[in-house]
Amino acid sequence: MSPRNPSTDNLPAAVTDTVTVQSPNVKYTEQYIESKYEYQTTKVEETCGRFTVTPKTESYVFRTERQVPRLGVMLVGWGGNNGTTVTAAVLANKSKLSWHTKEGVRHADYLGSITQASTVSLGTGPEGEVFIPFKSLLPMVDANDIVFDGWDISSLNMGEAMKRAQVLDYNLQTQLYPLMTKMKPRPSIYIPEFIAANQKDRADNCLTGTKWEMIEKIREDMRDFKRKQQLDKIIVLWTANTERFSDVQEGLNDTAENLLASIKKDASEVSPSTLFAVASILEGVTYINGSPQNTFVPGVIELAEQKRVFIGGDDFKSGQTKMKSVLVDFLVSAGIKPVSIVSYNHLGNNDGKNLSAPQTFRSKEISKTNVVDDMVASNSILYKPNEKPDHCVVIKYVPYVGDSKRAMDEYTSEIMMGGRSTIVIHNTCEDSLLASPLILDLAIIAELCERIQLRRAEESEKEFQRFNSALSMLSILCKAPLTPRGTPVSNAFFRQKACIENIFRACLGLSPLNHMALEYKMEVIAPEFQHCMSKAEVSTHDSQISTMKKAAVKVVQNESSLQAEGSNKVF
Ligand SMILES: NC(=O)c1ccc[n+]([C@@H]2O[C@H](COP(=O)([O-])OP(=O)(O)OC[C@H]3O[C@@H](n4cnc5c(N)ncnc54)[C@H](O)[C@@H]3O)[C@@H](O)[C@H]2O)c1
Ligand SMILES: O=P([O-])([O-])O[C@@H]1[C@@H](O)[C@H](O)[C@@H](O)[C@H](O)[C@@H]1O
Repeated sequence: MSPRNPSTDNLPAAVTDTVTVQSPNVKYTEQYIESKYEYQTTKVEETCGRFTVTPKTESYVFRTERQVPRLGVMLVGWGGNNGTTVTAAVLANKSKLSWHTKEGVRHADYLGSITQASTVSLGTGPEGEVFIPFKSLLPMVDANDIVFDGWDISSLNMGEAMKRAQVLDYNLQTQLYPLMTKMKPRPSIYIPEFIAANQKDRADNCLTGTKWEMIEKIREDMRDFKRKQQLDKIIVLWTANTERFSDVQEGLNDTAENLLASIKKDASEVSPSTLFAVASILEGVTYINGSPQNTFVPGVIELAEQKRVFIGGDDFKSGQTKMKSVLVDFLVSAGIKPVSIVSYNHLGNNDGKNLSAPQTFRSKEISKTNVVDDMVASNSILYKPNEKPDHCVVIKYVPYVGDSKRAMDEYTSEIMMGGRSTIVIHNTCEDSLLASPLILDLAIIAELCERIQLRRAEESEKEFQRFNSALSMLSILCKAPLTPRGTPVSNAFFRQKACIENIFRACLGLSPLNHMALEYKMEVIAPEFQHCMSKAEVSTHDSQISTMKKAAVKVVQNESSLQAEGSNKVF
């Protein structure tokens, strides 16, 4: 019988989770997982190149609601390649579909999703490090249970749109088509000036009226979806075309008040994506931007803060840039100096068609270029202040390749003694099959964050806070992470993963993963940590240890006798 744990023994059976933490700092109730957490940081002060470091510990209380809601996700651009693909993927997984391909039978899966297909280290067990599925760490929405709806300026039903996208295998499409044809995107807000003119041909499903009237219609759509599908909550996510940047102007969109006033005056410079963001925030619904445009003008951010609603983005980090956020981190961390980065790609899907316009390409160029800034700035040995590698981004529209984007990168770096290293990568990114798992992760992680509160331990119950409205925890999924005003941006992929893992571990009162593995570095490894040895090796090893220990004792005895002799001598 395992030792009694008052914090879990009397739990109703229905609320037990995969992970149960045995700790006086963790309490499980019907409604919450509550943890006391010692947050340790270091304060650094520099004077003339000399650093004073002061370790700091601050006690927090985390509280996570255990009840997982029935979640709906409304996609703006639902009829696009990403929208149809992620909807089809969930339907296929929910029905456990499989289909024949020329390589054999394939089965529905969620590869590429951090929540569904990655693991996290829980700690050390009898056989060594224990890894569990990321989705088992805390109560999360099951991807299979997500219900989709959304808007598109194209009236095509989802079955026809899936065919148009040409992303999924034919034998899978045929199984899904009857289901998907029943889904029809709601009419959307279309303002031609914000996207490429070549998108006009699709625009046969557009709302009319003033901007404020369209916002009210979008809000009604959200309520309609939630009501009809009997949902507990919804999240709105933009996966429509990339827009050009909006001008940020004082009096137009610089504050929440000015933005709302501008919308009511039908100001032309307010984009569809900003209108969707305002509609979501006013409806109390988390809004996520999967594209690179500056949807979150200052007025949107302020409105989200006032209404205490999450916003997140920008621009799914799906392929070429995801690789860059790993490779540049590796190079700079290894003391190698990238001096030229050229990222070219061509693609033939509608996204590529829309990006063939200079103003929409510029939005993407910005998000794809800034991703290295924090890594470069972290190493003043390699780079002088404000020094950066040459960095060029090229995107070409080549219809034939469709959604199968071809990314070609060249990384030139300086190495020791005037040497040069050039890394060339050809990376075929199936754009929608890489972006769709991220859409699931963005929704699932954002929804979980809605159920987490935290406070400083000395504050009272009523002082619990949510995370900041700019949900920077989503950074790992975005090229241009939205962070709270004035806070640093981290793009390095493994730093971002460690951040989200450790915050979710804190919700369970578990210390951050530090990878020190001290137990395996001691001179004498305790038997319980010799997991990787066979029995024969253990017995040999143990006899070596006992010999070592005897030798160590003898050394100590010799030293003490030498000291005794020495003490009798007069120098
Ligand atoms: N790997 C990726 O696919 C990836 C990575 C990062 C970012 N993105 C971004 O995701 C977005 C979608 O990519 P995609 O490949 O699905 O593109 P897509 O062109 O296939 O889909 C976009 C859809 O949005 C619709 N649309 C355009 N304006 C709209 C509006 N105002 N309201 C509603 N719908 C509207 C279009 O009709 C189209 O169906 C693009 O902005 C793209 O840059 C994609
Ligand atoms: O995420 P990533 O592969 O670096 O960037 C991609 C671009 O290379 C591509 O041209 C564009 O169509 C996609 O929307 C995506 O943004």
